[in-house]
Amino acid sequence: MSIQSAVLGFPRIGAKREVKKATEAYWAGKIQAAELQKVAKEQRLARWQTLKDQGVDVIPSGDFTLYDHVLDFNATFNIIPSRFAQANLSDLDRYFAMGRGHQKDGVDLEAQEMQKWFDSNYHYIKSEVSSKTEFKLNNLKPVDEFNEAKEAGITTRPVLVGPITALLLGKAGRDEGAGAASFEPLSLLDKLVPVYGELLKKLEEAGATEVQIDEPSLVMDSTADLGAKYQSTFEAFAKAAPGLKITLATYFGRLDKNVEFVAKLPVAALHIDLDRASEQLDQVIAAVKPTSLKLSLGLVSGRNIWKNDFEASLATAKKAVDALGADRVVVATSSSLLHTPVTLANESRLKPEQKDWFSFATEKAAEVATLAKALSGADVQAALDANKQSIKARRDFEKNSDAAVRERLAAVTPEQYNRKSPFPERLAAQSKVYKLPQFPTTTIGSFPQTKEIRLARSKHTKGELSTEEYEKFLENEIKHAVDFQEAIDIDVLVHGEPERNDMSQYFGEQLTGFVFTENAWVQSYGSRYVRPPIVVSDVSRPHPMTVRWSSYAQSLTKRPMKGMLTGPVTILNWSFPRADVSKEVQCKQLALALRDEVIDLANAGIFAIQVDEPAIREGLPLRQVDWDGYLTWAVDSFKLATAGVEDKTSVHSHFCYSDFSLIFEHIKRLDCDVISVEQSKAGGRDLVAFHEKGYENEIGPGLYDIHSPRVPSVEEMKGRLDAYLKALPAQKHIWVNPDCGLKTRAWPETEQSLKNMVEVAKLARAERPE
Ligand code: MET
Ligand SMILES: [Zn+2]
Repeated sequence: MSIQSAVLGFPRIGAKREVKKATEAYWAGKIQAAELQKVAKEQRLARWQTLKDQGVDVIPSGDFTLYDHVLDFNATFNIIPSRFAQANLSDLDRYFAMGRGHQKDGVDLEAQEMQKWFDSNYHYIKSEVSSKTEFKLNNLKPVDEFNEAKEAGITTRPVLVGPITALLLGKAGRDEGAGAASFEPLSLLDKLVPVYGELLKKLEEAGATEVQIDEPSLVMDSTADLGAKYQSTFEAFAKAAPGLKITLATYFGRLDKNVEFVAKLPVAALHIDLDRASEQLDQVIAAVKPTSLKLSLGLVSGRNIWKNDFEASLATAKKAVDALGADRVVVATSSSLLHTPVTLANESRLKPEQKDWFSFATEKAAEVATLAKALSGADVQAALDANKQSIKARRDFEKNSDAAVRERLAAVTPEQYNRKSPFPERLAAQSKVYKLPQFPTTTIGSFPQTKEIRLARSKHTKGELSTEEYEKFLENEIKHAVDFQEAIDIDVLVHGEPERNDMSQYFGEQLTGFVFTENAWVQSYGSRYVRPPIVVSDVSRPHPMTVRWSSYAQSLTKRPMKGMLTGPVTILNWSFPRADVSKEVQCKQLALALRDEVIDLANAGIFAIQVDEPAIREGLPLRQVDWDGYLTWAVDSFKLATAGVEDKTSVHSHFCYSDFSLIFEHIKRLDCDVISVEQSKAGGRDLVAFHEKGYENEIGPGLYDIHSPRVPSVEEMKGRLDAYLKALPAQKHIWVNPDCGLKTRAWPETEQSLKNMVEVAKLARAERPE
């Protein structure tokens, strides 16, 4: 009996970023729609061929997208808010307008909201549904792509977002009007199912024998009674397309008790993630054993870039084979590979021994195929031996990478997690150093990353600008930022971060333990891709990273300077972590490295040090029972990084994800002297938790949105500040700052907005004298 291999989805960008380039060229009006579609088709064919060449049996189709697969779902099922439906645009432009907005030829459409796809760094477009939503098949993209592959001689398994996940991830749109607050997207399920069934039937008619329906929301907590909904939905599907074998795919976590009803569904196979949740295997096997379900084992990670450990995977798979029989087991990637880069083949700068540690999407496809062959009894001994050697070499490297770092972490004492004195005493000490006015003004760190800055950086990287020239250039930028802040009377200054390419990469590049790639792009949203650093070994700080820039900035002014660092949790969450030690250990190693930097900054005379943790909230585990575990080490890491300074140093942090209500106790435990939070779009809503839980330390709720070039007026921001003050009646110390850093802005609007902001602080001081 031969065991099949399956890949759940593949990156969309193209090995040479063909899709990204063509899409952006289309947006810029440089190519026509037909040219974009041509590139897209070539890439779809290339992806299928790649998977076939790697020996994969079950190849996905329909997972390709020009922007986002959830947006594709909405376009197919006609989940199109009226403002887009009514616009006079081609289908393609309407599609892009829904994803990224549209401002051209008198049409002005705001994009739909974007949200993180589960706990990944990929953002999907949040569906806007309403009681007016009329589901119908607006296009047949899944069928068209199945046919396209078939014509090329490749039989695929179409991939569809499941109807329940699709609705659960959606929200009541503006079209719902006044009733939006109480509108439940899931209430539309009965209307969606028949149309979805029609699509399945069309796939069946086109010759598809299998389909993959993704329901990752099954790994999250839900209060709704989903069992009955799944049962009726999949019964309807079985009736609509009886010849289609459905694989119900779950990923990113464990099914927990949902497995009880999932195992009873009328589907052909269940896919589970054994990379993120290997602990669920026994429970799932027990649940499916009495049924006829096949079990698709997600063994090859769709979320990391490490070479699969064949020995471990085969042992896991054998457990399933022993329990269920070989004919009921499939070997697969844990999730879609869209969260991994396309291929290692394009990395020329990694050392061979480093390259040997990794597998990107293409290599992962080959791994799945090899595992399936091994389980089917084919002779793949050479591949297994080579894998064993690679894994051993990596383990040896990891084990030996830096004993001193491990010893240091093991020797950390409880006192090192806490500041010397409680907040009121620290505040008193800090006021002696600088007597700040009420409503002190500051910014979140970065100033505009202009074309000139990017050009100088790239010239320096290419060797066209000497380090000396580049540093001189950066000093000029810093001077410009400092002079400007003094001129408009900001109280606590920043140096502006011109030296940083990215807030986490910049630090990774200066720490030991990280590796960087040339082409390992991973989709963040639409055509935006990031190249996450990879943590490969123990992390330490060989030399100070930012002290030079902050000190230079401080030398230019008598006003207090705020040093600027990215926090340990954020650096880790925006990197590919190691798989051999826990994230907690990696985070604390980062924390110790940053602790040294914080202390060095303080010793260099920097008064305030901001350690940004915008990613702390997005790292929350998918199931609430796991939150405390994560937040405990995440908050401890932040504290370890920041608590090494004397009382007189003011520790700031910054968050741009609001909605802290559920994790407020942990935010409080950070014990920052000052926290700035993005708040202008939330209109102060998130401050309720600060008030209700009796928060005493200082807060800087953002006064204006930095994502748009719009200049907020004094009145507008004053109104916002007044609302914040109302929400925080007991709060003595409120800072005046924007929502976030200004790196994506240009100088003209930055100057005007900040001038207005300082004005607001002055008005507030006059109204509330000390
Ligand atoms: C995403 S949070 C960004 C904070 C950083 N200090 C900046 O100002 O850009
Ligand atoms: Zn921010």
